[in-house]
Parts: sequence; C-alpha cells; structure tokens
Amino acid sequence: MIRVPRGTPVLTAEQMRAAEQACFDAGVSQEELMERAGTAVAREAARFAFGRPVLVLAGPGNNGGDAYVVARLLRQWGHDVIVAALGGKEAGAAGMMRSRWDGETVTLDDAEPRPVLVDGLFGTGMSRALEGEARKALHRLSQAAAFVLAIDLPSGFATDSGEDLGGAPATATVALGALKPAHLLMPALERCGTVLHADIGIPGESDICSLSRPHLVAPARDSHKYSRGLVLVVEGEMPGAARLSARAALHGGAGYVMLAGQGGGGNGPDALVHRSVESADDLQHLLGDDRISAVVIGPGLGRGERSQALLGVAIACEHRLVIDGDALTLLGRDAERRISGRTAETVLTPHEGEFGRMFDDGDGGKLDRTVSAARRICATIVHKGPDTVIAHPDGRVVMSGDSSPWLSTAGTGDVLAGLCGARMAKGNAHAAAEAVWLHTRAAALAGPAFCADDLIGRIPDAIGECV
Ligand SMILES: NC(=O)C1=CN([C@@H]2O[C@H](COP(=O)(O)OP(=O)(O)OC[C@H]3O[C@@H](n4cnc5c(N)ncnc54)[C@H](O)[C@@H]3O)[C@@H](O)[C@H]2O)[C@@H](O)CC1
Ligand SMILES: Nc1ncnc2c1ncn2[C@@H]1O[C@H](COP(=O)(O)OP(=O)(O)O)[C@@H](O)[C@H]1O
Ligand SMILES: [K+]
Repeated sequence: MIRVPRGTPVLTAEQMRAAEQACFDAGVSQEELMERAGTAVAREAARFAFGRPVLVLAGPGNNGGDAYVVARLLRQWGHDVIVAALGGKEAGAAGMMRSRWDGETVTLDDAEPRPVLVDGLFGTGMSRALEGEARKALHRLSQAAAFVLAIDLPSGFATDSGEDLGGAPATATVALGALKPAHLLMPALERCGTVLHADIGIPGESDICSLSRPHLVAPARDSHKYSRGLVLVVEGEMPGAARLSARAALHGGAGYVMLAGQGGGGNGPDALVHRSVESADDLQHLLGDDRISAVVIGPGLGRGERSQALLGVAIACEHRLVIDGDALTLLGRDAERRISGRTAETVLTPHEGEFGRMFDDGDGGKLDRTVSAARRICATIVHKGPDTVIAHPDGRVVMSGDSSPWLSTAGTGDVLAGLCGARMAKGNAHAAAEAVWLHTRAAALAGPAFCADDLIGRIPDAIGECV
C-alpha cells in the first residue's frame, strides 16, 4: 500500500544524490537534511511503537546516519532504545550523528531481537549483494520483530531495479524526499509494506512519477457520439476477448464502439456496433472511415496468417492504435521495425512474457528495459504486472505498484486495452496512465474474486471519482 501524495516524483539513486547536492549547494547542510530525515522517521516509529522496546539498526553510510538521529530522538521522547551498529565512518554527517548518540550500542551480531525494529542499515547506497553475518543478523532480527520500519528502503534491495540483494521485508517504509523506483517495482515493492512519504525539503524533479488519479472532464453540452471518439476493436479467433475490450471502451468514455470481425462474438451489449470483416481488405476498407479515432487490435486476435494480415493493415492505418495480446506476439522481434515509423500515436500493452518476445532482455530492471524499449520503438509501452511501468517515447514515465492482485485473472488485460483505446480516442498525452488508473480503481472497487466482466461494470464508478 502506498500512502504518498498523488503523482509523487520517483527519483533514481543518482537523481536523488543530485537533488541532495543541489540542496547542499543552496546552503542546506548534510547534517540538517539528516536531522530532518531522522525526525520524520522517528515520528513514524513513535506512532507505531506503543511503548515497546526499539532496536535501531545503523549501517555504515548515511542511512545509518539517519538511524542514529532516530535513536537519539526516540530516546529523548522516552522510548527504550538500543542501537545495533554495522561498522561506520567517523567522518561526515553520519559520523557526527553517531557521536551524538550516547545510548547503548551493540554490534549487529550481538544484538538481541526487540519488538520494534528500525532498519537503517542500507538505503540508496546498496551497491552489491548483502552477504555473510550482516545478512544473517538482519533476517534474524527482522523476523523476530513485531514491527519493522525501514528508513528510506528496506535494506538489501537495489534502489533502481527493486532487485532483491538479500534484503528483509518491512512492515512500513518511510521514503525520504521522494519515492525511489524500488518502492514501485517487484520484488522490493512487496517488501516495503506500507510506503509513507516524508518531505524533507529536497526538491525532487524527475520524468518519472507515481500513478495519480486523473482529472477527467465530463462530456461537453454539445458533445455527440463522434466527438467523444469512435473506437474500433478488431475481433479475431477468440471473439470474447475483443468483446471485453469493446465493452471496456464503451464504459471507458468512448462515444461509439465498433467491433469488426466475423461476428462470432455473440451479440454483446446492443450498444456495440458490429461490422463484418472477413479479410484484411475488408478491414482496410473499414479503416478508411476518418471518424475513427482509435483502433484496438490484439485481444484474442490469434496468431495465424489472417491475424498477421489484419495486424499489417492496422499498423499501416493512420489512426491511433492500441496493440495488445496476440498482436504483440505476432510482432515479436520485428516490433521496432514495424512500429517505429508510425505517425499516429501507438500504445503497446505487453505483460512480461509479451515484452520478452519483442525486446532483448538487455541490462537493468523492468523500469530501464521499458524506458529504453519505448524510446527505440517510438511508442508508449504499458508494461503490465503487479508493478506496471508506463513509458512514453519522450521519456515520461508513470509507475504503478498498487493494484489489486485479483487482477491476475484472464481477460483483465483485454479490458485495459479497450480502456486505453477509449482514453486515447480524442488525442491525449496521458491516455495510458488514465486507463491504468481507471483499471486499477475499478479492480479495487470490484473487491475480491471478480472476473474481467465484473471489472467493466466498475469503470463508470471509477470515472465518477475523476470528474
Ligand atoms: N546524502 C544525504 O545528505 C542524505 C541521505 N539520506 C540517507 O542516506 C541514504 C544513502 O546514503 P549512502 O549513500 O551513504 O548509502 P547507504 O547508507 O545506503 O549505504 C552505503 C554504505 O553501505 C556500503 N554497502 C553497500 N552495499 C553493501 C553491502 N552489500 N554490504 C556491505 N556494505 C555495503 C557502502 O560501501 C557504503 O559504506 C539514503 O537512503 C537516506 O537514508 C538522508 O539522510 C537524507 C540526506
Ligand atoms: N499480481 C498482480 N497484481 C496486480 N495486477 C496484476 C497482477 N497480475 C496481473 N495484473 C494486471 O492484470 C492485467 C492482466 O493482463 P494480461 O496478462 O494481458 O491478461 P489477459 O491477456 O488474460 O487479459 C494487467 O493489467 C496486469 O497489470
Ligand atoms: K534501510
């Protein structure tokens, strides 16, 4: 769960260091920043401690410096505090905070578990896997604690990729200054517990931000069905999938939704307009309608020759395009060559498997890989999963790590593709993020054990929260 202001900037370790440096250059001392960080964490620790004994883990760097501030303040406020220290430098702000702590200090190995653990071993400086005694002690002490509060990040996770470098889970994490990618990327995001944000006066600017509730505008008085957007969904071998997309587009705000296929999809809602498409030529003819504002292709499309031919026609058209499911698999390693030349906006919505079929593994975690792929392919990529990364070709990124795990059921991706089609129908730089927010919110409203059809029914309520 993430309890941070909407659209909070997300800073990588390097960006965070630069932001801190800018603060120092503006005359704020490192001690002052550390004091602010420690104070913010100590307040949270005090809220959750209920008078129980506290063990503060202090690492060798600035995360450890914050930890000494936490220990000092908690002790001042009357808490029973012991520090378990892992080495540490004498110099700098962290050394100064260490020297200001005059309470009981033990080594990490000698530390006995206490009910409340404040984890200040490592933060954004985690650079290699945690090994040996330090790793053992961290796990031993955190498993035995009833409540673990992590300073900035749970120790042992890579800041920019969320990779597990031997870390231990926290009950809650206080993100200092800004969110870091690890707060929103698996597996770290799951190990952060509830993420709280502390504004410590570091002005963080970034092209990356966390998903926020969009501001949507209700239809204008003089709206008509075409002005609100005509979304065409291409039906394929599994017509139910395309119908889910089409229905999601209808409820996602489109004025008119057309389902183009061989009509095997049953009737669906009467509001859906069916158009017969037997061949790629038929589709091409239909796409000549310039009232169409967005096309969705891929859900249940199939992977045969006919599907490939339909995809070719859709890519060649000049409408905005959402490519999902089978269409992504059909693109495979040819995705960049076939998509990068499109002039109209294109959104690709792969899950991890589909992403892997299109792009080389490359270096880095999900964030880096998605950002780099979006730039190369000149399209927006919504890389789905429990951590969804929306990367735009211009470098803007929106990250979401807070969606219902009940979404892991067949057809919910088809719903998202339809929503993307509806949101982008009128030309909208934030369409993909709007669609992901509505999808996430609809899932939250649907509660447990919903199916993709139920999700569609919740979209209007989600929209209602944004207008
Ligand atoms: N720079 C600043 O002024 C501020 C920094 N802040 C805190 O500083 C943290 C970042 O501080 P640092 O850059 O010092 O980094 P950390 O304190 O996260 O850790 C760096 C230290 O850990 C060591 N290390 C890294 N991986 C290790 C491993 N696997 N095993 C053993 N040792 C390992 C490094 O050699 C270095 O000594 C932030 O997360 C935040 O908590 C806050 O106090 C705000 C102000
Ligand atoms: N464990 C999870 N937690 C949160 N969201 C998830 C999880 N698993 C899947 N999702 C979301 O559910 C949707 C599933 O899409 P997809 O895998 O394409 O399914 P389908 O093709 O069956 O429609 C995506 O929006 C994805 O982000
Ligand atoms: K930490």
